[in-house]
This record gives sequence, structure tokens and C-alpha cells, in this order.
Amino acid sequence: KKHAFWDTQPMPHGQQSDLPEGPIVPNKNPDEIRSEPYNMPTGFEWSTLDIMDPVQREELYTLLANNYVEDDDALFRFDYSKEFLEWALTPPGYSTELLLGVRATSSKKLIAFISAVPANVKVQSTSRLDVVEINFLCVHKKLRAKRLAPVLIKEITRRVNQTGVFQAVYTAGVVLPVPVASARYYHRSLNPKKLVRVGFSRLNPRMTMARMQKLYKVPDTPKHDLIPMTEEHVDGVHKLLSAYLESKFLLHVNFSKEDVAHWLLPRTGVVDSYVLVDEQDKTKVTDMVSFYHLPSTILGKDDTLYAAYSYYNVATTMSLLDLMRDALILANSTGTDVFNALNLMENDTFLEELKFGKGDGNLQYYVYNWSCPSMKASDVGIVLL
Ligand SMILES: COc1cccc(CC(=N)NC(=O)c2cccnc2OC2CCNCC2)c1
Repeated sequence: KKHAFWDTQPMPHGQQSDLPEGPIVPNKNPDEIRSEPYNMPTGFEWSTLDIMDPVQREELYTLLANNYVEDDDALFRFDYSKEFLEWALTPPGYSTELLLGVRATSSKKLIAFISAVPANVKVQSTSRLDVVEINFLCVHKKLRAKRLAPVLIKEITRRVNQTGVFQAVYTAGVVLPVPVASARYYHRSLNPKKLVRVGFSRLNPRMTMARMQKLYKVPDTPKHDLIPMTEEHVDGVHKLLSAYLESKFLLHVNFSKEDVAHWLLPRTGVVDSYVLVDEQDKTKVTDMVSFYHLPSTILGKDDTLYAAYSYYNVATTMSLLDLMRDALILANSTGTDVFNALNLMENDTFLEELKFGKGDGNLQYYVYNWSCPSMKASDVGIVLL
């Protein structure tokens, strides 16, 4: 009885090697899917969230800011901004029905949440698979022992199945049955003085702070003529990114042009994307670099850690190492204290060289209701928020 809930779910349970690649539980017809919502414990009710309503977006912001993921040492908690949540939860084809909250019936207070947004992915030899990306599973700290998470997961699964989708992609810091891949996280200091002050980094005993600042100092301007991505670059980015993902990775999103516009056009304080365009043809994008902004509350202090997270990067006129050196410079110029990355895609080619330090944890990748051989982190070409 390792996992009371997860051992009841359609995930590989150790025998995945002999199952053929594909759904573990076959797809159901709409009329085979339970039509009524799962029961909540007394005193709680389902409540879908209209993220475009500023009041409801603020409620979600507050729930997550006070109750969402903390690091292993409980020093930091993710502090997704309201604008970030609007971005993350409204991609092309999203439905409010899948932005699923739980409220206390008496106070109507939002006390739990889980989200599913649509995507189409390639996973190994299945080139096009409709899935949802699951994220922001959160139960209020005071209600953790009520086994609400399994009900949230079953209810969002029911609602997603009703839309004819039977697979999902998600990540977690914990090992559940059974990861499709495991990624390590890495951090690159940009503001070492602050990182040491807040306890994110330690000063090497044999190093002065002045020496540490010199070690991590980056130039003020990028080496290459990277410009912020705009609408006119959408087609070029779509062409560059799609070809890159298709050529290199076993798990990646099949982005439409509308997806590229949503996920990569810059949004202040949320996501930054820069492109290098061909001098002769300004709509041809030859290189791209992007990162998203996810600050963390410093617990117990009235202070914030400003972190940027590596997103999608493609280098064709230079090395990825050169491109990511410019990414650090661009992130640093937006007031970032630390630049985070996973060892996915081809990130191993620059992590050590650009002075990233290995983080203290792993991020596990999962594909729900899909049996397939596990893959290396470098086979994974999907970055979740
Ligand atoms: C620094 O503040 C933190 C606040 C909460 C948790 C963690 C550690 C952690 N769990 N980090 C990651 O999951 C992580 C590390 C590097 C890159 N992406 C990451 O997670 C992304 C992707 C998955 N959803 C959360 C954000 C750090």
C-alpha cells in the first residue's frame, strides 16, 4: 500500500516494459463516462474559475501564494503573479470547466484548485496525441489531511474524459507511479549577494563575496543582435521551433501558430522571448531564446526572490552555449536574481560552462494513462510552467 490513490490509477506499475506503447485504459465513449461530478466531503463544493474575472483571478493568486509548492527546505514558496496565471490558464482551446476550484460551502472561500489546459503532443512513436497539461494542484494548508487531492484528480479526469481526451502530461517534485522521465534542476546566480543573504546560496568558505560577485558577473548587453519577439515573428518562430522539437525529442508539443503566439509573445514580468532574424529576410527567424518569470516568496521575510526559468531556446547561427550566455545577460537586465533550468533538451551542453550549480532536487515528468518506455531527460522537449 505504497500509494493508496496512485496504485488505483492507469499508470505503468513496474510492468511497463512488456506493455505496448499506448493507452493503459482504452479510450471510452462519452456515454461510458460518469455524468455526475464526484462527491466532495461535506461542507465543500465544486466551483469552476473564470480566470478572466479579476476577482476570481485574485482568489486563485492568493490561494497559491499562501499554499502552493515550497522548496524542500521550506525557505521559498512559488509566487505566480496574476498576469502569469492568466497567461498559463488561457491558451488556445482552454475551457473554464477545466479550471476547477473547490470552495467552502459556508464562506465560499477558495480552498483548493487544479487546472487542465489542452495541448497536442508527440510522445515517442505517437506523433499526434491530444492531451491536457495538468498544473497548479493545490489544497489549502489547513485542509491537507482530508484526502481532497485524489477527488480533485478524479473529477478533473472525468471532465477531461468528457471532452474526449484520455491522456495528460504533468510534473511533480515527488516520485509517483511512474515517471516517464526525471529532470534535475540547475541554478545560475546573477545576484549572488542577495542569494547568500536570503539563504538560497552559501558563500564558499574559501571565497569572499567580492570574488563571488566577480565570478557571476555578466555583461550589460548581449553579444548578438537579439530583439524582442513580436507578432511579425510568429510564423518564423513557429517554423524554427517546430522543426527543432520534431528533429530532436521524443516528447514535445506540436505547437500551432496560435499556440506559438500565446506561449511565446512577450508579456511584461511573465514571459520574455527574443529572436535573431535573417538580415535579408526579416520574417525568417534563425535563433530564439525565451524564459518565464516566476518569483518566490522568501518565507518568514517580507522579501521576494526574482527567478527566471529557461523556456524554449533554438540556436542555428551560433552555439546553444553562446545563445544561453545572452539569455543570462537579458534575464539579468530584467532584475533577475537567479536563472533556473532543467537538464532537458540540450541544456547539458551549457549548464556547467555557464556556471549553473546543480539544484537539490528533481522534477519528475509524467504522462497519465500511457505506457511507454521511460526516456532520458535529454529526450524531453516540453517545458511546463
Ligand atoms: C526558489 O523557490 C522555489 C520555490 C518552490 C520550489 C522550489 C524548488 C522546485 N520545486 N523547483 C522546480 O520545480 C523547478 C526548478 C527548475 C526549473 N523549473 C522548476 O519548476 C517549474 C516547472 C514545474 N512547475 C513549477 C515551476 C524553489
